[in-house]
Amino acid sequence: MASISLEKSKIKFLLLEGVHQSAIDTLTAAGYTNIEYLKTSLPEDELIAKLADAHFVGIRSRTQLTAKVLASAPKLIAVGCFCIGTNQVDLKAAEELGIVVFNAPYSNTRSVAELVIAEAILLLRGIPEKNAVCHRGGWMKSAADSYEIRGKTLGIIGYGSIGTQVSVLAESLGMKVIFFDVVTKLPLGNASQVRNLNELLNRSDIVSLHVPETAATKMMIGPEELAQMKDKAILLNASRGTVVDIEALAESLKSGKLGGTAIDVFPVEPRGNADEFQSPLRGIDNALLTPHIGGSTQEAQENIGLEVAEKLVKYSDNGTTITAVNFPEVALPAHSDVHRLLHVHQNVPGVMSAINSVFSENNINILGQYLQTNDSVGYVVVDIDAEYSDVALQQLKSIEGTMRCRVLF
Ligand SMILES: NC(=O)C1=CN([C@@H]2O[C@H](COP(=O)(O)OP(=O)(O)OC[C@H]3O[C@@H](n4cnc5c(N)ncnc54)[C@H](O)[C@@H]3O)[C@@H](O)[C@H]2O)C=CC1
Ligand SMILES: O=C(O)CCC(=O)C(=O)O
Repeated sequence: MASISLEKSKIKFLLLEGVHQSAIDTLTAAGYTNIEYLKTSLPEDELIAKLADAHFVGIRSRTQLTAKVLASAPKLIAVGCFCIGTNQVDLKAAEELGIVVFNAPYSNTRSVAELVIAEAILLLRGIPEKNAVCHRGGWMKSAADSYEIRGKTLGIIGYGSIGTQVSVLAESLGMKVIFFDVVTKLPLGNASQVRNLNELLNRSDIVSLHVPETAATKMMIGPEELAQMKDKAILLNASRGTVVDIEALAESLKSGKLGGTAIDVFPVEPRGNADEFQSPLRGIDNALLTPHIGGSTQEAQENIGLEVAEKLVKYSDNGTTITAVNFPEVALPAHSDVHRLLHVHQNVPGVMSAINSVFSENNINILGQYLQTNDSVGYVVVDIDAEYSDVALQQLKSIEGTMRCRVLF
């Protein structure tokens, strides 16, 4: 008798960090009811324990899926990042373990862009400071150091999905936009690309960071870069906490070099709302601090819940990996009366020929075969007209280079 895929009720989803209800609704509507839901992220040991029997895990930006954590999750087949950033997942380790990673690359970009524009307006008017003074019973009615954003220069670092939206919104409010990106980008509207970071820092009244966390962006803004900024300029960071040297930023604000800052992301963030937030920026009135909520709007979260849950369902239901961030992308057609097998293997010569030999030796007729590869992984889906026999399955699993092999239906 053939080995078949698990019943849906036995496929476990672990959803962390309070992902939106729309994710749960999407999974249950697709027949997946074995869902464990937590509002926070988990420390490593608890995460490993929870992942022991999970097939899918859904996270946001806080959960650290390191190589060690992934290697300790024997049943895990896919990760859903209910956000844009995927730096919290060791993508290479996941790929090597045959674990597919999905995210929602566009659904919260508008929310971040709106927040950034609002922060620019508030900081140019000194509102965070005036607000803090009012709360302490003071009254700071003054036009000193208060400016309109119209006519000011906004410097965007990282001109991708979010950076370009910020650019368009800023121009519609009358700002001049310049940007720095490692890739040559088509400027939108009247924006223009500058040649290097220092030029952007020298010319901007407001600098806004929209780069991913990578080795190159770590501590991209440190004491030297802050010194390059105009006096009284403003720094906005809604990208990742590791991009800015937060101690140096605190010094620049205290010394009066910078006019203000808005920071949404921090090098160390609390695991959940019950934990204390610690930062050298606490207590500095012209530092507008937000708890990593750039993408936290109802619109964005609902869309992200739907989008990522749908990707997990499609992968579980028929093996589709379209838009996966670490895996060859295979789009699979609707099926009827077929039995489908997924085979993930090292992309080395001979594996596909060994797979096809198993089919011919067992006299199995292939109805459809869908193959995609990247530098290191091959992902092939094979449809046949009869159930997979245990013998054929064992042979397929024992092919050298096999990372994962399972029958879907
Ligand atoms: N605060 C929040 O809640 C949110 C934060 N984010 C963060 O924002 C980041 C950016 O998001 P998207 O715009 O969607 O990403 P994206 O990938 O569309 O754009 C990133 C841009 O940065 C550029 N870039 C990469 N390395 C660079 C470097 N060293 N110097 C200059 N430019 C560089 C890229 O070429 C690209 O144009 C995400 O990776 C995530 O970390 C995203 C969503 C919500
Ligand atoms: O909403 C979140 O938890 C994380 C948002 C974010 O930083 C992202 O989408 O990359």
